[in-house]
Amino acid sequence: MNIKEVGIIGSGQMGNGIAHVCALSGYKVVLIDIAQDALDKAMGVINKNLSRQVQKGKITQEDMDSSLDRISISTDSSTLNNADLIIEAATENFDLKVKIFQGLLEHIKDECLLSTNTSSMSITKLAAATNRPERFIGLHFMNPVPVMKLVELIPGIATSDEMLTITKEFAQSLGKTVATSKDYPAFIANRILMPMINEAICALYEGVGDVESIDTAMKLGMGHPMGPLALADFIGLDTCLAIMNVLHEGFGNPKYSPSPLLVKYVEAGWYGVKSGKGFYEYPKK
Ligand SMILES: CC(=O)CC(=O)SCCNC(=O)CCNC(=O)[C@H](O)C(C)(C)COP(=O)(O)OP(=O)(O)OC[C@H]1O[C@@H](n2cnc3c(N)ncnc32)[C@H](O)[C@@H]1OP(=O)(O)O
Ligand SMILES: NC(=O)C1=CN([C@@H]2O[C@H](COP(=O)(O)OP(=O)(O)OC[C@H]3O[C@@H](n4cnc5c(N)ncnc54)[C@H](OP(=O)(O)O)[C@@H]3O)[C@@H](O)[C@H]2O)C=CC1
Repeated sequence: MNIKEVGIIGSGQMGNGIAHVCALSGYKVVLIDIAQDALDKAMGVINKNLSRQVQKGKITQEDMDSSLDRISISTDSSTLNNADLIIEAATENFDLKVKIFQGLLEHIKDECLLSTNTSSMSITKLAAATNRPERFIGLHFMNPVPVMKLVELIPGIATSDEMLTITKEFAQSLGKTVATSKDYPAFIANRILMPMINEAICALYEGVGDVESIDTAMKLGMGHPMGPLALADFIGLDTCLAIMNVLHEGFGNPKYSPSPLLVKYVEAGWYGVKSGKGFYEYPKK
C-alpha cells in the first residue's frame, strides 16, 4: 500500500507533532479536532517548531512552506475520506477513542489503515471496535515528536504481518527507529517510565524530598534530560494517571497504584504544562 495522505485525529501536543513530522516527510496531512481553537493553536505550534528548525539550519524555508501547505485542518471527520492511514491521537480515554473510530468508519476508504497513538490501552480491544482489526495497529510516537527518535509499534492479536511491515516502513520514512512491543498494558516504554514517574510522585507525597530535590537527583544523578516531575508535567498529569490506571487494572498488581497525590492534582485540573500548573507553574505566554 502506498501511503500518501495521513489523517490525524486530535491536535494536542502529540497530534500537532505527528502532523509536523508527516508533512515534513512529504505526506499530505488532514488534522482533525473537535474545537477550531485547538486546531488554530496546533498550527501556531507547528509553525513555531518548523521556524526553529529553519533558524537552526536543519531545514530550509522552502521545506517549511511546503510542509505547511501539505497540512489542512478541519473539525469535520468526513474530510478524512481520502486518507490512506489514520493516526488517532486524541485524549487517553478508551470510550472516547472507540467513539472516534466508530464515527470514522462511514467516512473513510475501505482500504484505509487505522492506528492509534495510545500510550497504554489494549490495541486488540480498540481494533475489535472497528471493522478492520487486521489493519489496525498501535503507532506510538514519543514527545516531543519532532525530536524523539522512537516509535513503538504494537500489533494487536488480529493485526496482519503486512500491516506491521507497512507501518514499520512508514515510521522509518519519518526518520524514526521502531521498537516492537507485544500488546500488554502500557507496552514497553511506559511500562518502565511511568512507574518511575509515579514513584517520584510517591516520594514527594511522603515528603522524602521536595520537587526540586527529586528532579535534581534524577537529572544530575542519573543523567536524565528532565527530572521525573518536570517530565510528568510535560507529558500531562491526566495522561500519566490514565496510564497508571491501565497498568493497575491490567495487571491487578498494587505496585502500579497511582499515587494519591497524582490523583489529587488531576482532580484539581492541575495537568502540568498544558493547564499552566502541575508540579511547577507555567505562566501563560
Ligand atoms: C507518555 C508517553 O506515552 C510516551 C512519551 O512520550 S514519554 C516522554 C518521552 N520524552 C522525554 O523523555 C523527553 C525528555 N526530555 C528531553 O529529551 C529534552 O529535555 C527535550 C528534548 C524535551 C528538550 O531538550 P533541551 O536540551 O532541554 O532543550 P532545547 O535545547 O531547547 O531542545 C533540544 C532540541 O529539541 C528541540 N525541541 C525542544 N522542545 C521541542 C518541542 N516541544 N517540539 C519540537 N522540538 C523541540 C529543540 O529545538 C532542540 O533541537 P536541536 O537539537 O535540533 O537544536
Ligand atoms: N503527552 C505525551 O507525552 C504522550 C501522549 N501520548 C498519547 O497521545 C494521545 C494524545 O495525547 P496528548 O496530545 O498529550 O493530549 P492533549 O490533551 O495534548 O491533546 C488531546 C487532543 O485531543 C482532542 N480531542 C478530544 N476529543 C476529541 C475528539 N472526539 N475528536 C478529536 N479530537 C479530540 C483534545 O481536545 P480538547 O482539549 O478540546 O479536549 C485535544 O486537543 C493520548 O492517547 C496520549 O496517551 C503518546 C505519547 C506521548
